[in-house]
Amino acid sequence: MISINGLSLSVVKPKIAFTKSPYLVPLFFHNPKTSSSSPSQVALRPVSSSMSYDKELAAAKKAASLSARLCQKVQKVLLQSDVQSKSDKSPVTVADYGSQALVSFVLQRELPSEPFSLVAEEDSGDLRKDEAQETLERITKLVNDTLASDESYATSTLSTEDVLRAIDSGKSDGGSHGRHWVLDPIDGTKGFLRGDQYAIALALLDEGQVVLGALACPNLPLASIGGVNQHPSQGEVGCLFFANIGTGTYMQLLNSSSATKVQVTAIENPEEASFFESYEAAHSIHDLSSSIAKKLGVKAPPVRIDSQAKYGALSRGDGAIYLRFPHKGYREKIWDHAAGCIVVTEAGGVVTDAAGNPLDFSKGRYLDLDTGIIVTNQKLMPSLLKAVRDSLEEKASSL
Ligand SMILES: Nc1ncnc2c1ncn2[C@@H]1O[C@H](COP(=O)(O)O)[C@@H](O)[C@H]1OP(=O)(O)O
Ligand SMILES: [Mg+2]
Repeated sequence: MISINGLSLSVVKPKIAFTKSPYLVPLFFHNPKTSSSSPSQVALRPVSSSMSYDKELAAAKKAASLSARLCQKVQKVLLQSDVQSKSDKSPVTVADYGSQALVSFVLQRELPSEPFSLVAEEDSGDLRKDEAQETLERITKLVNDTLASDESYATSTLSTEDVLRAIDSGKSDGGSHGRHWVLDPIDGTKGFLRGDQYAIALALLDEGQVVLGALACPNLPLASIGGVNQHPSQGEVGCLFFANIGTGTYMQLLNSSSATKVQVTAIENPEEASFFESYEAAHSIHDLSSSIAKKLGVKAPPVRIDSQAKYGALSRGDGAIYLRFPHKGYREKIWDHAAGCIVVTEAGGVVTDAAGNPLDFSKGRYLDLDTGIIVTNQKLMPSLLKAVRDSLEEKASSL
């Protein structure tokens, strides 16, 4: 059961549905029970922070920026259609597929001599059905138009089959050995459909460790969103965060090449802190975050925004804390946190599960973690962990 625009929807099996907008296809659900993962008992071999991933980072930035361009184009058209009021299906846009195909193509083109493994959210199964031909052609056109807008790819044209293959290269299981790209082609689909925040989140795992991340947030303002829910002030919008292990986190406008180093907030007093959480109550238990914030002495109301844009905003000090407590039974996927995690940690922050353990990205497509995810700076983490523990105990004893 899912809820969109206040409507609860049961989705039994994926079907291609024809909606008013040419940019919409149904949302396909991943079943954690049928999807594979490759749990591993092998201890992680630390990756040396002196190892250079410069080439890979340049490719990741290029791929994420081009995908952001594709998503912006689709979002503009979506917002002009009346998709928001439709209640029959939970839609995913052609941008999810287009973004995944584009990132896959760009990475392979930019890094031709490296073995390619991609762990990503979408697969082409439904697009290969006869009734999806028109949708597939639209996705292919979107990808080609976006490539044509970049001079280095102006002569590249993908066929529908190339697009399907590029999407399907995201089927890797990842794991603790070798290098794997990790991609959420549109993180925060609900925010994307509402015209709010979303992100294209791309990271690289090496021997199970996140070594770089590029996080494109096309609707995130350059100015701070601390204290602002979703619709902040005017000004320049569209940020790209990127981090390379051992070298810090940087932010630039999506349409610029001049980057600034960013740092998480240095706040030590929780009373001065503000905290981020999911906009969607279905994604994170708001009551629990509110109890944690109260115990900590946080005075400001929660800042609710979609997607890993929260990690980006935190990495530049817009807020001090991010609390994420999905409802029972939800399994976190690695692509929902890998890029955000390195963006925050390289900016001096700490990302752990609710018990204080670092996130382990080496176990396959899913994170295997305790209860929730919390993010803050080094100074606030001990008191945050205590407040989380106390609130979880209270919650358990009230059941
Ligand atoms: N039931 C759920 N509980 C928690 N997270 C979910 C759930 N359904 C989808 N998500 C994922 O949560 C992330 C958004 O988090 P947030 O609520 O912080 O914006 C997205 O990755 C979204 O998937 P998707 O990438 O398909 O949008
Ligand atoms: Mg996601």
